[in-house]
Amino acid sequence: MTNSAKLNRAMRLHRSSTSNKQKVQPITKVVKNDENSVNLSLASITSNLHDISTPNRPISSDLAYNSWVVEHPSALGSFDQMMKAAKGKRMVVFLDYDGTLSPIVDDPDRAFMSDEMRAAVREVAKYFPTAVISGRSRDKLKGFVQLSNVYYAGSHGMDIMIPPRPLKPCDGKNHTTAMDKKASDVLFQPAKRFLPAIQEIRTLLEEITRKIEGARVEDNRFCLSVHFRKVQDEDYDILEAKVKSVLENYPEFHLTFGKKVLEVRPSIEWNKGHALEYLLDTLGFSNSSDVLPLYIGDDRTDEDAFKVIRSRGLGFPIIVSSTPKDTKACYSLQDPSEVLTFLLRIARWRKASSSSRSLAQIWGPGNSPRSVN
Ligand SMILES: O=P(O)(O)OC[C@H]1O[C@H](O[C@H]2O[C@H](CO)[C@@H](O)[C@H](O)[C@H]2O)[C@H](O)[C@@H](O)[C@@H]1O
Repeated sequence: MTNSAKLNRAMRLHRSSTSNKQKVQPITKVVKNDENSVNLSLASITSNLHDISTPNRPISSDLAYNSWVVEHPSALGSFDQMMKAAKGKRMVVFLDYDGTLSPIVDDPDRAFMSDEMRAAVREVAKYFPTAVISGRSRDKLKGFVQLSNVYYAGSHGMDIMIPPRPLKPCDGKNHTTAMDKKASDVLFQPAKRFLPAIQEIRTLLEEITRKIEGARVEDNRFCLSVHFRKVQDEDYDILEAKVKSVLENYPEFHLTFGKKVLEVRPSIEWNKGHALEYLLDTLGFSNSSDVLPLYIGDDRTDEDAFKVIRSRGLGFPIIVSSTPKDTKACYSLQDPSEVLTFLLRIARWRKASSSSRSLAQIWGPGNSPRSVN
């Protein structure tokens, strides 16, 4: 589609309604398509226009968003079609943490998940195998999520723990039970050999960040985050240069960029996409053509998981964003509050449709939880 056609379509959408943005049919069978984002230069075409009703919000941002959401329809607006496509399939749910289950906040130690969100994830995990995959250390992630009926993958998937038996759905009474206590939990930690170097790098990064106001280092066990959300703009370049200079002595590590964070990671071929595949495999969902992974995430590292779902040809890759973004996701949700609504809806949908099916049928043979506490 040409830019002017996209602009016209976006303007039509803008004029008609802002509450019902998506007008296209959802993509359920994912087709490989590298033309995955609208041309964001639309924003520059209209950058001087402003919406009369909301003077501070440029029309260009609404236009660009409306145009983008045509390509990445709202998962809430597309819910019925998505669930129609999921009927008879075994859906496996993957959730990112920061920016998806919890809102982005200044202090990484205070990125708490609301009780409502926790209840929604617990409910989802009663009906679907559910994993949370995060850049955080697995321990910190579990501390935030506090659920015993989900799988945890920390350090961008470099730290996965699978209990020996499939997880039981829980009714909330024992949701803080620590799965680590079981002796035979399976740990998958492909970057274990890097731990000593990671601790060395951590010490060096702490030294350099001490001199830059607002910067701080977070130890995520198999990777390190250097946060700069509270760093003055004029200090950022110095911080990045210093982090890069530390890494010059550690050629087995590289830097990636997230939301106001620099992430130091060991250079192994392992990311959230691999973690998704590993979890599907280990949980016994690898070879079935009726397995439908659903992944919700907001950041660049989640793109690896979106790509894997695309290459599988079946699944729901959903990005959390309220602004247009270059992404491999097919669907969108604007923010964690929409994620909450979506999770409650999938749980309710499965509850209604499972009354005539046993949980064994839903989870698959051998994966059936033995009882509901
Ligand atoms: O994979 P995720 O669960 O999305 O983790 C990615 C990073 O998330 C955290 O940082 C981000 O959220 C913070 C709290 O809202 C925010 O202050 C920070 O600016 C964001 O980048 C986490 O602290 C990082 O260690 C994760 O790598």
